[in-house]
Amino acid sequence: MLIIGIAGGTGCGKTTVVNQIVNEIPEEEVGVISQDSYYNDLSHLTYEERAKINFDHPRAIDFELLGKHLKRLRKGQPIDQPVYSFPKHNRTKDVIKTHPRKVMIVEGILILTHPEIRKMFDIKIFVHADSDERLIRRLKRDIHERGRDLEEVLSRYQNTLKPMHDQFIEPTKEYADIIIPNNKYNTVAVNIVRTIITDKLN
Ligand SMILES: Nc1ncnc2c1ncn2[C@@H]1O[C@H](COP(=O)(O)OP(=O)(O)O)[C@@H](O)[C@H]1O
Ligand SMILES: Nc1ccn([C@@H]2O[C@H](COP(=O)(O)O)[C@@H](O)[C@H]2O)c(=O)n1
Repeated sequence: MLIIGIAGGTGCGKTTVVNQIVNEIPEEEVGVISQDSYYNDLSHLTYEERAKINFDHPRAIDFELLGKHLKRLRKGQPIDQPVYSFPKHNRTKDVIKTHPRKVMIVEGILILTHPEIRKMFDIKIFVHADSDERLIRRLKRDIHERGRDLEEVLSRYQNTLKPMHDQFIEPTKEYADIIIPNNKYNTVAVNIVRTIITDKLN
């Protein structure tokens, strides 16, 4: 199994890049795991308490469960990937049965911050977009798709997102084998990564 880690700040386009890569590969060959599925279970907190959590700090992620799941997949065993609800700021009760594939892609802002998880990736990719571009994308996406408003996105950006990005996420660029510039759609880079994957599959 080839495990590819794709990191980068919020709004840089990780999910979009992953979709562009996997859309042209047969479903049974490649699987995707999102770090968002591994936000800590916060069911013991009220909605108001959950809304105040710093979701951009490595502490917000259940890396232990993510590590266990990656080990199971490597052994050829399926996992129950949790499903996350952004509007609720919590995991739902649903899971997605995820079967091992020849290629597994793990994507998320913080996946390269954790040394043990980092070691599990055969290829590490960092998607880069400038912070103003990322903020614009995040605003539009979170208002349209994640049940947020302008005030919520901007205050989270100033209070936690930007400082955490500078402290934890941007420095992980140094671990990347490949950096994808993504201020504009980058089909050349996407094709290169897809070629690496199809080589592995053949
Ligand atoms: N290269 C790009 N140019 C313009 N918009 C983009 C680009 N890549 C992604 N987007 C848009 O930006 C938003 C955030 O992208 P997404 O892939 O969800 O980022 P991430 O997973 O890194 O947070 C989405 O609405 C997406 O359609
Ligand atoms: N309840 C939550 C949990 C996380 N976030 C934000 O999501 C961002 C990471 O996801 P991307 O798809 O953008 O990579 C991260 O920056 C968190 O601030 C949230 O808003 N609410």
